[in-house]
This record gives sequence, structure tokens and C-alpha cells, in this order.
Amino acid sequence: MYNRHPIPNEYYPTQPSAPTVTQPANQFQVVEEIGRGSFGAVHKVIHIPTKKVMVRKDIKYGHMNSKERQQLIAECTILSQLKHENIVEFYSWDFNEQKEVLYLYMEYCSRGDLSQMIKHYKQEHKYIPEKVIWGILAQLLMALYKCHYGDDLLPLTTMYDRMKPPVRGKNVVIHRDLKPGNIFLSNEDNEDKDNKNHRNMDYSQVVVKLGDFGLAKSLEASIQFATTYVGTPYYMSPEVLMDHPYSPLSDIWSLGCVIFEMCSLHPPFQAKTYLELQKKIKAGKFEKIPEYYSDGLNLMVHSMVDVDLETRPSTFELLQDIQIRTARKSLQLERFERNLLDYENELVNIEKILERQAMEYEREYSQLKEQFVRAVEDRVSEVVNGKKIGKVPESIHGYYNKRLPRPAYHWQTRYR
Ligand SMILES: Nc1ncnc2c1ncn2[C@@H]1O[C@H](COP(=O)(O)OP(=O)(O)OP(=O)(O)O)[C@@H](O)[C@H]1O
Repeated sequence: MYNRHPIPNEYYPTQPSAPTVTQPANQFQVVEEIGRGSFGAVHKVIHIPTKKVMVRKDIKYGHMNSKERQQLIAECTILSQLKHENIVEFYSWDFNEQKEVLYLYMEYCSRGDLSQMIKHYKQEHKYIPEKVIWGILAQLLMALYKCHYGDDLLPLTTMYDRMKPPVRGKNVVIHRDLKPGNIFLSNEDNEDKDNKNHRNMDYSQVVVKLGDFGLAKSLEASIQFATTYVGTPYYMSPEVLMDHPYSPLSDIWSLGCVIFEMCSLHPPFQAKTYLELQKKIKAGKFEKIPEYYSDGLNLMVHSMVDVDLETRPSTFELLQDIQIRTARKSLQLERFERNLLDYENELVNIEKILERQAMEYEREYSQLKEQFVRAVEDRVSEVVNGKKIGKVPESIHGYYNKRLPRPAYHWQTRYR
């Protein structure tokens, strides 16, 4: 058993400084509105100088007091420093003072979010393959490791690597609003291929990105809890429901609920009224995941959705699990295989270029040879016909002197 690390009460910097990265809004071109959240619209935009597709979240700050605004800036600062491949990247920010809107520019995730994926499987009456679920869980744990300990995990050499217990992080970030709608999906290259209407339904190699960090909290105070959770707080831990402070373990509870929902295609706790739901969450009793899945996955979910904070595992403890290690190793190998394939494609391309170069070389060589033969024949006939022998024609000199561009590779072996 690993030691649990004390949870800092506060993760906000005492002296919030403004994020260093700002981009004027006129550098972005709006492509379309892709949705609306509780804090404002979300647009797909293009950053004109780099042509990079991004997302712009508009947050109206007119109703906030100065403390809340400061907190929002502090959170932008945290987000801009949270760089991890499984966390939606925060690029920059800007605001329109006249309209009192803050614009947050973030990584665009071309495959939608986990709630859309779950909906798709529900409509198809199919279960999400277990391997996909382990892969998504492993990626989310890696993202949470970065948040909860402020560190990146080293890649696994073998599945049995000893992992050094993390030191107590200085910048502990607690997500506090982990739910399928805040878990975004993209492809390895994050290209927006045929995905406008989520037609690409192959989720086997999806890259998971945790998004919507902390914004809920800073805005919570101003627009009230009830507005933040317009829906139902299906994923909220019992301690948070009882007004105890959030801790990294609250994220683990929510993550367990999300994984349960991926397996069962509905959240673990459901009720007709808020009070009934609260009661169910506090009791912490919920069904097993469908028989389709392994006991290992069921145990994992039940260990995370545990009312007792003493026995609920931390991110680090979960990452020790052999199935999570297997999933991580498998993700690493898949990436390695993809890199090898890219490399192979590159070699095929180089070969094609070389072949084209060699053909050009051969064509030019035979043209010169033809010119030379013709020139020699002309000269012989001049001599035979007793004509006055003039200067050696240029083409003959050319044949000897001309330096042909030689293909960079192979030419010596092929055209010697
Ligand atoms: N980085 C992103 N890449 C692609 N789509 C995104 C991104 N962020 C948000 N979206 C999409 O924009 C829409 C609104 O998202 P947003 O997170 O603001 O609100 P929400 O999750 O629907 O509600 P809430 O504000 O309560 O979390 C959703 O359809 C979401 O999938």
C-alpha cells in the first residue's frame, strides 16, 4: 500500500498574475459555433498567422465582482501552465472590454466528447469494447496524475517498472467537474477529417483530452451552484454533496462514475428528484457493470466509487494496477507502431522521388548521347565528303563537359 499524500487546502496562487500569453481577437477567424455551455458560446476558430484550428470559449464576466475576475485570471494562469497530451491545451486569452467577454483559446478536439460517444453506443445498442475503456481510463489517469501531482509520468519500459511515489505537488489542480461532457476526444493527428457529424465512429485509437478545468469553481460563486449544475450532479462525490472541501479523491469518485457510465451506458446513480439522488450517492450502493465486462474492470470501478475516503484509491495507486499498466504499455506500443508506419511511408515517398530523379537522369543522359552520336556522324561525313574540317561542334564538347545532376541516392549502383 502506498502512502496517501496530504491534500493542500488551496491550490490557487496567493498572488495571481495574469497569463503571459495573450492574442488579439483580430488574429482569429470564426468558422462556426460548435455549441453552448453554461458560461457562453463555443466557437471553432482559425488562428490566422498559423492556420491552426482552435476553439474559442466566450465567458461573460460583466456580472462578476473583482475578486471573481481575479480568480478567473488565476485559473487561466493555471490552465496555461497545465501542458499534457491528455489535457485540452490552453493557448491564449483575450477580452473584449466593451462586451465584457473573456475569450479563451483552446485546443480543438475533432472527435467531440465522451457524452457523444456514449450516446452513439446507446443508439447502436452496443457495448463499448473493454480495451477502449481501459485505454481511455489509462489516459485520464495520466492526465489526473499531471493535475494532482504537478508532474508528468515517465513512459513504462516494462509493465513491471517500479513507480517512484510522487512528491507532494506544489500546484495541485483538482478538476472538480469530471463528467463525460468535459472529456474530449481527438485523433492522434487531431485532424478534422470526415468528422463534422461524427461519422467516423472508430473509437479504437482515440486520444482523450481532459477539458473545462476549474472554470466551474471560479464561476460557481457568481452564478450559483444550481445554475452550474443545470442538469443533475450525477458524478458528484458524497463528501462534496455534504459540503466538505474538494480533494483529488473527489475527482477519482467522478472518474469512477464516468467509467461506470461507459460500461453500462447510464450513470451509476439515477433518481427522479435531487434529494433522492443525493441519498443514493451518499449510500454509495450501485449495481455491477454488465457481465460483458471482466471482473477486473468491475472491481476497478467499485474501488473508485467508494464512499469511504480512507479506502478510495489515489491517482498514483490506481496507476499501479496491472491492467492500467497493460493499457498504458499497449498505448505506447500502438504509438510506436504508428510512428514506424509513418517512417515506412516516408521511406516509400523517398524511394518514389529517387526513382523519378533516376528516370530524369536517364532521359537526359540518352538525349546527350543521341546528340553526341549525331554530331560524330555529321563530322565523319564532313571528313568523308572532303569538307573543310571546322571546329569541334559544341554538342561533342557538351557531352564531355556537361555535368548531369545526379540523383542523391542509388545512382552509382543503378547507373554505373
Ligand atoms: N476543446 C473543444 N474541442 C471541441 N469541441 C469542444 C471543445 N470544448 C467544448 N466543445 C464543445 O462545445 C460544446 C459546449 O461545450 P462546453 O464545455 O462549454 O459546455 P457543456 O459541456 O455543454 O456544458 P457545461 O458548460 O455545463 O460544461 C459541447 O458540444 C462541446 O463538445
